[in-house]
Amino acid sequence: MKRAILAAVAAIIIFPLLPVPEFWFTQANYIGLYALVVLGLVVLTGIAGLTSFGQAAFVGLGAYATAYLTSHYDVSPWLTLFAGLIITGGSALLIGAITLRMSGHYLPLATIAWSIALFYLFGSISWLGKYDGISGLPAINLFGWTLGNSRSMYWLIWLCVCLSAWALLNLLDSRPGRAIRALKHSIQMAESMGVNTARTKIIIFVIAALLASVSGWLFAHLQRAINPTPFGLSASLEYVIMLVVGGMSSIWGALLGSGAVKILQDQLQVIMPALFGRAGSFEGLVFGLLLILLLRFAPEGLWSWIAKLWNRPLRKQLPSAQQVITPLTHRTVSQAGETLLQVDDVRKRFGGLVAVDKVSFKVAAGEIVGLIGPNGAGKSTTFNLVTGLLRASEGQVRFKGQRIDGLPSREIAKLGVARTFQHVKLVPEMSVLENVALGAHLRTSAGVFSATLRLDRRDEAAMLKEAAHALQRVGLQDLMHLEAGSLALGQQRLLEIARALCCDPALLLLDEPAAGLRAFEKQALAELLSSLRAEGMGILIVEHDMEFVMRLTDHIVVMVFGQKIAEGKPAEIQQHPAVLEAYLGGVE
Ligand SMILES: Nc1ncnc2c1ncn2[C@@H]1O[C@H](COP(=O)(O)OP(=O)(O)OP(=O)(O)O)[C@@H](O)[C@H]1O
Repeated sequence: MKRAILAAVAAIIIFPLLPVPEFWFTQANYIGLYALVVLGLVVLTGIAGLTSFGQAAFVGLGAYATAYLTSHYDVSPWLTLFAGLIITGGSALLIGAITLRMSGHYLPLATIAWSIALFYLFGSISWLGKYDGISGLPAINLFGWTLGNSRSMYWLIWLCVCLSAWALLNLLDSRPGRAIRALKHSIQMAESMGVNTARTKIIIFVIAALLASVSGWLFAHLQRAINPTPFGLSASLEYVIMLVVGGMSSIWGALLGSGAVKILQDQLQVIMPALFGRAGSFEGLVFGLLLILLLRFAPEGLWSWIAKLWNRPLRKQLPSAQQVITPLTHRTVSQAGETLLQVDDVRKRFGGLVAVDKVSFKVAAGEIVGLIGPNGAGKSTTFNLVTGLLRASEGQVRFKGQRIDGLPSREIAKLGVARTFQHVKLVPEMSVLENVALGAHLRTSAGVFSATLRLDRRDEAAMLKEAAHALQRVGLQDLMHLEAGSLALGQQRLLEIARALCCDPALLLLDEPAAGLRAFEKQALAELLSSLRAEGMGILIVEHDMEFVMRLTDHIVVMVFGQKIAEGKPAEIQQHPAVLEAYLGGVE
């Protein structure tokens, strides 16, 4: 990665030293301006899965802020840069707060509406020059050097691109970066790991808008005149096209996509009229066809081809044995026998269906409780009620005496409750190690600012060390640098257990942990859970493998059709007439 960054920076520095005509400087500048916007989209759309068709409007805010203030009030462009960032950041915060809670198609539609509205606003305000815009903008002055032409602006534009790409690469390789990458795959999982997903979404929406604003500022002072046309919906769509062409989830793809689309569009404008003798007839059509072909043969964008050649390993530098790392703090272990979880008369209705019907049970520290029952009995629903993914219709859930029903899952995680999922939820393209490190999200506080500036390395090293330790406990230490999505299902379940252990829980909830494991892996899992019990952890386990449950658990709760029909020690449950009739009878 470091070599790729050096090569890119070297190419950017060498380019202007070559005897290239002025036209190519203009091209390079526009590619840089587009790349700034697309970089934001990579994080927002490609990585976090939040589609925005409104980025050009943010470019417009940055451009209009500087155009108006510099041309009307003679303010320095360096001050207007910050004015633009404040206006854009404020707008993004407001729009993000309103729209980012929307799911499905609502968010893209809302951003389209925003894009169209702002375009007409720019075009209808008289002090912004209506559709004629604002002209006569000053050139940017940098330490006495006037950036008055394409050649001089090249340096500033590409400095901004390099700094932004570096900051985003840093961000993605950090605690908040892992939270961002989790958003696209499972909000529920991210929340269960303690991530405030609503806040994270707004933060990246604002970051993407700020990058667009910087692009607008540079654009305005490159052109020295602006009008609403480059900030309309079609420009927003072009940014999305660049994103898709380059590769949705790659920082490098943003640069490649911006370059490829800009050069292709310009070349088609030269080649097509030369071939067909008329300008403006076939360029769009051919561009569209090429785009369709690209999507057919490189659905993950052009960068995916290069990445395959390069075969980038996911290996992360782990702290060496000699390196002194302040370990993450652990919570105080509960006294064995202390009640951790208390579920009282909990009921959950889904419309007319009562999935959990007045169920009560307890889990103490140093105890493994099995929650068993046939398919559809309400076990996973009970898990979701305990961990805050669902709200109980009636009843109470307490953790260490404190009511937790009604709390969001990230607050419950903070108290010391960690879980795995019946249907594995992980970030498949992220390494096994980083997936597990996501579990330690609440144990450090490194934020976006420190991550982008690389000030979080101590915390990061401690998190990775903790994650490596958790992987060792579940026996996946040799696979830590693989993509999580490449693991077998059983191994993915073990990964989820390691991730939950990384939360440093007092209570661990495991939903079918042994499913997909081979006999010797089940044996190793049973040993791990026994040792966690000996350390004072409380464990609630849903499992269909009766031999595993009977051998491991101290206490069993049996549910059928949402109701608790029995509870007791494994030996009692095996003899319980209601259980034999309703459940185990069929199995034995
Ligand atoms: N979000 C939901 N909306 C409507 N019904 C639901 C929802 N979640 C679960 N159910 C229903 O609630 C009942 C209990 O489901 P649940 O998944 O809790 O059972 P389970 O005991 O975990 O089953 P399994 O062992 O098959 O996972 C089922 O009838 C299920 O269809």
